[in-house]
Amino acid sequence: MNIEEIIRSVDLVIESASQNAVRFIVPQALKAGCDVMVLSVGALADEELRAALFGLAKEHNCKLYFPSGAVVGIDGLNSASAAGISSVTLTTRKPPSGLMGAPYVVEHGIELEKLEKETILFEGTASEAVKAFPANVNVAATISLAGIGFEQTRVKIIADPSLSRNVHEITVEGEFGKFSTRVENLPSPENPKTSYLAALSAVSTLKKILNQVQIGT
Ligand SMILES: NC(=O)C1=CN([C@@H]2O[C@H](COP(=O)(O)OP(=O)(O)OC[C@H]3O[C@@H](n4cnc5c(N)ncnc54)[C@H](O)[C@@H]3O)[C@@H](O)[C@H]2O)C=CC1
Ligand SMILES: O=C([O-])CC(=O)C(=O)O
Repeated sequence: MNIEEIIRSVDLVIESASQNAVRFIVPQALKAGCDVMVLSVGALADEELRAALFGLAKEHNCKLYFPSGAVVGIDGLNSASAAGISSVTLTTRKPPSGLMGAPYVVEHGIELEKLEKETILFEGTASEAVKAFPANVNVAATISLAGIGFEQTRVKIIADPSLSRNVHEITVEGEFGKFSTRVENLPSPENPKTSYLAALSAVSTLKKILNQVQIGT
């Protein structure tokens, strides 16, 4: 079946492909009246696309779901954002193999396989981070959407050859106080770039959509 046929036959589209797929498929799905779950959340750093998708969802009365993905703490961030938030930072540590092929790594000629110790590759805004590492820090986009936006959210990306897990730390400060979370994710067996928890968060979101009982924020 082609995409036009598929979206006429389903209630919910789950995007789990790439930022380009978000640009291509999500507008069509929303126009056809489908709800959509997006995993390649980094695409939403594009302000024009974000406004278009949010507008289409409203116009066609559809839901857009952004699962927590590979991080923990989106529940607290959602709650905290009901009042003022002053800072949100994400520090991501991955084994070098999990960062290979990222545009930032290629453009800067970073030889990841030669790293012998923990090395900071990038520090900047979430907006810059998701463009520089589109397949590695979608979590930065999810945090931005839940919190204070792509320009205010700060991101640090570290390659660490001693690691076998993808580690994400979030620190949030605001009128509620302060919290920090840290998760040590096992990578998906077939893809070291992606943590297993990201796939589980899509499963959990699907259950949340279907269940009568809702637990957590
Ligand atoms: N929200 C989050 O926390 C996380 C999000 N992700 C993102 O989720 C997405 C899926 O992750 P993985 O399964 O690990 O990626 P993957 O690269 O292993 O698999 C993606 C698959 O989608 C296909 N694909 C890409 N663009 C397509 C298109 N336009 N139409 C049809 N197929 C297309 C690819 O050929 C590939 O088979 C990626 O964009 C990844 O960056 C990954 C981890 C965490
Ligand atoms: O799976 C992870 O650890 C995070 C990730 O790749 C992403 O956010 O794109």
